Amino acid sequence: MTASIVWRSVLYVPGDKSRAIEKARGLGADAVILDLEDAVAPEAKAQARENVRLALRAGGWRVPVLVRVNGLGTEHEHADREMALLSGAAGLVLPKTEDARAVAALSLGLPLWAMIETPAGVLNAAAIAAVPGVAGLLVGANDLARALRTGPHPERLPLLHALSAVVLAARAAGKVPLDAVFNDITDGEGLARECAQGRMLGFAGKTVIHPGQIAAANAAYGVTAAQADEARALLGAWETARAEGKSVATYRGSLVEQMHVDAARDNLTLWAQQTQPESTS
Ligand SMILES: CC(C)(COP(=O)(O)OP(=O)(O)OC[C@H]1O[C@@H](n2cnc3c(N)ncnc32)[C@H](O)[C@@H]1OP(=O)(O)O)[C@@H](O)C(=O)NCCC(=O)NCCSC(=O)C[C@H](O)C(=O)O
Ligand SMILES: [Mg+2]
Repeated sequence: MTASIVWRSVLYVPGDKSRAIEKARGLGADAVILDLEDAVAPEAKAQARENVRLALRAGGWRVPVLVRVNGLGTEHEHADREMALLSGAAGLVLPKTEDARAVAALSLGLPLWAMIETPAGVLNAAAIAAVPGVAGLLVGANDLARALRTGPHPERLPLLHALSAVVLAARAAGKVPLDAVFNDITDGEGLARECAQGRMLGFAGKTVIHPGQIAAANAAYGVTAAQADEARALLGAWETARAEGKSVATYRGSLVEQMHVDAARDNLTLWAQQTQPESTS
């Protein structure tokens, strides 16, 4: 498995859908979440856990495979966690996290991905993100909208505060913020708009629910060849200015300072990982 740090698209796959699990191996998502929680009906939980165990043990995945376990306090939590730990999951996705101490107490030795999908979770997101074992935060907008007694909105206005709170919490702790799923798998335009919005808010990538949504997330959160060229040109202008003893530069008429240089380097790193993912392991 590659240790890619590209998280443009992260695909949920229900643990009780064996065919979808097999398909997920080659769909082009940057990571996969095999779900044992809300995508799986109560009567299918045990079979889903076994499917996930077999899929992990079979190996051959080219991207990180995370397992979304059932939540703390559910009858399935221990069996789910044990299976994921023993089967080689790349991380655990913890649904409905609200309490940093409860997350810290897990100390499983596997990266933890905390879902923020309740009002209390949003309010405690900074503390949750700061837990050492936490690798990233994921927004669960469906649960959050239900808990807030709000509904769908084309620009997600009722959720904007929470979305930004998750980005702030994750970025402050140096963790990866992942945006929520877009429910309508037939609305490509709406998906593209929401991906662009999420990127502008500061997310690193989007969670998706269908193979047809992966390309839009990869495009919105990726770096294009033109953007990579632009980054190289900006770095060239910076290096020239520095060689001339200047503290700042201009590129195409705009000020260039260290943070712009850092952003350009980030883009080139992402570009390299996109184009040569195997070399990042
Ligand atoms: C949304 C779906 C139920 C749609 O299913 P379906 O109508 O069967 O889709 P298609 O017929 O278009 O499928 C075409 C082929 O693609 C495969 N497929 C579909 N979805 C996936 C997938 N997620 N991963 C891999 N492969 C997938 C089908 O098997 C078809 O293949 P083939 O047979 O060869 O033609 C369905 O897409 C779905 O179940 N999606 C995932 C739902 C899910 O995981 N939900 C839980 C996570 S979202 C959530 O809980 C968010 C959060 O907690 C919150 O609160 O917001
Ligand atoms: Mg949820």
